[in-house]
Amino acid sequence: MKNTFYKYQGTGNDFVMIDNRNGDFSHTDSTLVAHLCDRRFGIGADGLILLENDDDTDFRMVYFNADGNESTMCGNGGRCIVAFAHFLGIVDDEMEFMAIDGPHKALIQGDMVSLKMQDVSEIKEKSNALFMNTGSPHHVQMVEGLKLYDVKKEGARLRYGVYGEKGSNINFVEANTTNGFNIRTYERGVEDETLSCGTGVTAVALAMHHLGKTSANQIAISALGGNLSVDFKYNNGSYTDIYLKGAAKQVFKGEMEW
Ligand SMILES: N[C@@H](CCC[C@H](N)C(=O)O)C(=O)O
Repeated sequence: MKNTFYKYQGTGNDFVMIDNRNGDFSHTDSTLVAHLCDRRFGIGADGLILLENDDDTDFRMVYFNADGNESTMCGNGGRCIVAFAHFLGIVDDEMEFMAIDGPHKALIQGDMVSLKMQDVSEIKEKSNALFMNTGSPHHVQMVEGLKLYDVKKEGARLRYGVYGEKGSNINFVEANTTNGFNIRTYERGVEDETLSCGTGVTAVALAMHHLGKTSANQIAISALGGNLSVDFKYNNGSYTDIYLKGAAKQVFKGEMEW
C-alpha cells in the first residue's frame, strides 16, 4: 500500500514527516524508520517525525533518529513540525504542542518558526567543556579552527568514550566576527555530523552566556546549514523563556510503499 510522506528541513537538518493522526504508523518498527531515513535505499533524512493527536495541546510530536530509535527532543524537528501542522491547517500562527520533554509553544511567520524550549537550570562544568540538557543531552566544547575540525572523529570519540552507551550529542563552537558563534554538531542517533542541530544550537547559546563569552540574551548562531538565533531570560543560574528561531521549510511530498 502506498503511503504519503513529506520531507522538511530546518537549516539543513532534514526529516521525513508523517501525518499519523490515524495512528497507523507503529512506534516500535525501528527497522522501517531506519529504512525510510536511509539516504540510498529510502527517502533519506536525519530523522523521522510523526504528527499525532494530543488531548491537551494542538498536536503531539514523536521523534525518531535516523538509526530508527525514538529519541529525546529535536529542536529543528520541532520547528519543522510547526510548519507541517500549519501547512495541514491544524493550527493558526500560534500553537502549543506536546513532545517527549513536555509542552512547547511556537509561532510561525512565513518560513520563520520560533519555538519555546524547556527551561535549563543545570549546566555541568567539565575540564574543557560544558554539559547540559536542552531537551536532548549536549556536550559543548570550544575549539580553534572549527572549519577544518574533524567533527565526526572527535564527536564519535567523545560520544562513546565520555558518555557511554546512552551517549550525548557533541557540539564544537568558536566565536565568529559578527558577534555570534559558529557551531558544528555530531548527532547521537545519526552517528555523524549533521548540518544543524536545534537543541545543540540552544545549548551553545546558553553555554557561551554561562562562560561569559557574551553578555547578550539574544545570540546568533551559524550552523553549516544556516543561521539560527536563541533568546532567553537569565536569573540566578537559570535560563527561562528560551526561544529557538529560524527557517523551517517543506522540501517535497511523496508516496512510498511500506
Ligand atoms: N537534530 C536534533 C537533535 C535530535 C536528537 C538527537 N539526535 C538525540 O538523540 O539526542 C535537534 O535539532 O535538536
